[in-house]
Amino acid sequence: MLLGVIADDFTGAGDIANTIAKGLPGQGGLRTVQYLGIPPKAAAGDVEAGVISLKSRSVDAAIAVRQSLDALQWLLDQGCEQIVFKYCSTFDSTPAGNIGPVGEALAEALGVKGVVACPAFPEAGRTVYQGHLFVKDRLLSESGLQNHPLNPMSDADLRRWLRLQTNSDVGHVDIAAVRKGSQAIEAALRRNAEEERVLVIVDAITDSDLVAIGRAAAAHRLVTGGSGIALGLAANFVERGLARGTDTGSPAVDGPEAILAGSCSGATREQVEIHGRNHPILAIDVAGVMGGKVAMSDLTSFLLANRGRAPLVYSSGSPDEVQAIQARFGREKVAEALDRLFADTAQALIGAGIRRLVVAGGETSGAVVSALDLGALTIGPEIDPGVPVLISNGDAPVALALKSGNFGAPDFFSKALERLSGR
Ligand SMILES: Nc1ncnc2c1ncn2[C@@H]1O[C@H](COP(=O)(O)OP(=O)(O)O)[C@@H](O)[C@H]1O
Ligand SMILES: O=C(O)[C@@H](O)C(=O)COP(=O)(O)O
Repeated sequence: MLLGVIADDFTGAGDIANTIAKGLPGQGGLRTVQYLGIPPKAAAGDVEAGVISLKSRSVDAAIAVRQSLDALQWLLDQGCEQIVFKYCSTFDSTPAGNIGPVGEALAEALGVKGVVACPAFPEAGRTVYQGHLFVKDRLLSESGLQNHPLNPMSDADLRRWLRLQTNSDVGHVDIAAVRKGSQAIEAALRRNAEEERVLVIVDAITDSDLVAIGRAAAAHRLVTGGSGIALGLAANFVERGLARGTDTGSPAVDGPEAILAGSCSGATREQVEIHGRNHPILAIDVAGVMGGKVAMSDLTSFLLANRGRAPLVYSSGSPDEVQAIQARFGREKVAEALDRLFADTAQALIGAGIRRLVVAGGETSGAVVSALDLGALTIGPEIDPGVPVLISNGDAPVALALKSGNFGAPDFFSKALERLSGR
């Protein structure tokens, strides 16, 4: 294994696995496998990039650090030369962490400073300029992410936000330095390391900027960022002649289907609304869940009765609805109850023969896939930017699409079901 990734959620893991497996146009990427948690045994010999999916984005920082260090050890044991800490392209975190604490702990374990921190993902509209994160043409803090149910992003200045989370000062490499090319970026990172800064926000507006940053970090043992940061990293290995080329087969699974949506992002709510125009959808009464009136069987009976018609159940609510329910029952209690509900529902669905499962939301996907215990996943074709088809191994494979709340075209759900079955 050449490249190891520690991803702080499951949709994010698929996102970066997709980038590494694809590689640069015309060049190909690395043979990539996504693991659900830290694998209990060694990786297969032909895996060139291993992506460990953790559910560490919204847990206590101390737990996130412990899990990430355990993941690091496993990846180093597999022989990885370089480690990527993958977090969200919208820098999802709170003033208490977890990007800063995990980034610093990994850096300390690897004995490095002057580490790239760059969430840019231009294809999805995320760019970093003058240390500020933009989502399309809006500052992060005015993009809708200020209403996130778990980590409201109220400040677009990544240096200021990250400083709340770190022990050491946070550096910055601006776009002018990035545009001077890899050597200039490398020199700027080195200066930051000499000045004892562990994490360094690096501006990036285009894929070419990310490739230049990736090349500058070719010899770095640790890189942190969104999936975009991996654009140039796979290329470093390919160009050294170390990669054997990705598997070009497109795995697919045909069989009964279901869609679960737990994300409250604007993109997911629009996708749910559009899907509902031509398909059966069921809104989950969240207050009913909290009061014990809505149970897993309500969801499974609807989904199983509508097999073949792309049925969807969703908890996704507007910012006002989310705020009201959280004020009534508590943010964590609501998240825990919904996680449990989606996890139990997914388990029952797979038990009842569902073979194609689409999930919207990072935390929601983490809860679902942890409950399913599917082992390693093969990365299939890309459905929409950042969302690949994922196929489990074994005799009764399950095809999954784990969608970040904010990703995907308006018709994502029906398109995903088609791609899972190879159409
Ligand atoms: N109607 C709702 N009210 C309050 N919280 C909700 C509601 N629906 C979902 N949630 C919670 O919001 C969070 C959404 O996070 P996630 O699944 O990661 O989506 P995203 O990918 O958009 O971040 C989850 O913790 C989920 O349990
Ligand atoms: O980087 C991204 O935007 C995604 O890969 C990601 O991490 C998404 O997280 P969720 O929005 O919580 O699914």
